Amino acid sequence: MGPVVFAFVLAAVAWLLVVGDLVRRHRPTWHWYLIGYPATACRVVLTWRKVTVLNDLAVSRRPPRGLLGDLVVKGDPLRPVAPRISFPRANRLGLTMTVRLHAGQTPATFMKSADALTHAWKVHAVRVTSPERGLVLLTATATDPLQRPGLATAPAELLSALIGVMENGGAWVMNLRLVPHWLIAGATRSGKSTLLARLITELAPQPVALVGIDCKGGMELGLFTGRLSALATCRREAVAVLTALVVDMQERMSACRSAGVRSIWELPDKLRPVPVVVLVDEIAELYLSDGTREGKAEAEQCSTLLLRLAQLGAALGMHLVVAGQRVGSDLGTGVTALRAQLGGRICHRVNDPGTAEMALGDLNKDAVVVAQSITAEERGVAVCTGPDGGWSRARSHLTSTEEAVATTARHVATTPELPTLTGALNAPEGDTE
Ligand SMILES: Nc1ncnc2c1ncn2[C@@H]1O[C@H](COP(=O)(O)OP(=O)(O)OP(=O)(O)O)[C@@H](O)[C@H]1O
Repeated sequence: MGPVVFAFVLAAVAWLLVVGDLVRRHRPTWHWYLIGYPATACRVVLTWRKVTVLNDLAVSRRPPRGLLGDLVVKGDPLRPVAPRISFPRANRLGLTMTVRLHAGQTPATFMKSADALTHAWKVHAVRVTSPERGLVLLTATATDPLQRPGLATAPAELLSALIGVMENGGAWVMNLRLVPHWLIAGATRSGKSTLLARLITELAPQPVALVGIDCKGGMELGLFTGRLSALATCRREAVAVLTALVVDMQERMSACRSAGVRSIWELPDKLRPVPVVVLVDEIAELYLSDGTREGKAEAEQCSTLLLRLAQLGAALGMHLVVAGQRVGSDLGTGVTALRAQLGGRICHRVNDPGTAEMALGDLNKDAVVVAQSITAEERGVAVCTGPDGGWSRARSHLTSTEEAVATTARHVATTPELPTLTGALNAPEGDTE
């Protein structure tokens, strides 16, 4: 009888393992709710006290003292008391817990310990936020949701583009009305051009003028020429286009002044000029000088013109989206000044810590560390900032070149003409000075 029972138990275990594996592969959400969540929740509850003590998240209770005649009688030795944590609540991607802070504690200490919590609970990542004074929300994601990102949806809005999916499963949206200018950093083959193609695909159907500056000879943005109101493929052309845009910006300024309004969005529909999005692929090409006098002068002109557009453009419907492999201060002081104006940041995998620091360091140090941990296999994965000042890992939808070209081709007829740009690229050399 014994061997039969043993064989039966073995068969049952093997069957459970096979079924468990099948469920994990084909129904990861069910697997998470049935097996992953109970195991992780137990781990959280059982390790909480130890983790808090080891990471200085617990406070020590004063031992009770008493007087016995003239003698002070000490009680028990110092006892660390862990902050109270709620029972882990499951969601589709992981679990959340609320922690009630002890008096004197701040969320910053918990943020520093996020890595230790990740390892202790064997999850992909733990994010620490503070939704309310005195409370900390720990959000643990079980596996990397960006490995197999689903499709997100977002309402269609003018100057808003659905780029991809964020780590929490929400839509990754670049809304230029909320954040007017963006910096996209990333090493070669990290996903910058794919992201720009996605942005162009999303903006192409909208009544928006797209202007391209691609000093890599127009290799990337040249694919969308039909839908671009202008395309500069070298620095001389970039100076011409940027100069024309600054002239257009000044005209918009005087239109607003005459109408007594502070932005083009307050102008009546009939008078409102079309919004312009300037896309720059490889910013370094505009700033690096070949040492010649003309080269230096052009680089300085580009720097000044871009800065003017960034400083004054937001209210006048002029938006900048600037991409580059390196955005270090070695490109000149103009880059640092420009960066300060580019409120939206997207940082893909980078080759040097300086670029991650430049892209995200002035906003959030934790985001810099996360951006540096993006691997070469994680193409299209980036750390992006949100309109609320927070940040998240995200992945762009993979938009193939054919798809992007086909979409833009469908909207060529709606490409707005910008009067100041017409002829700017054909003007004889020297007219832009
Ligand atoms: N979101 C994504 N998901 C999956 N693969 C992606 C994604 N984004 C980009 N890739 C892949 O990564 C590769 C490089 O992408 P891309 O050309 O956009 O990089 P890049 O940063 O612009 O490089 P370079 O600076 O050399 O132009 C492409 O083959 C593309 O298919």
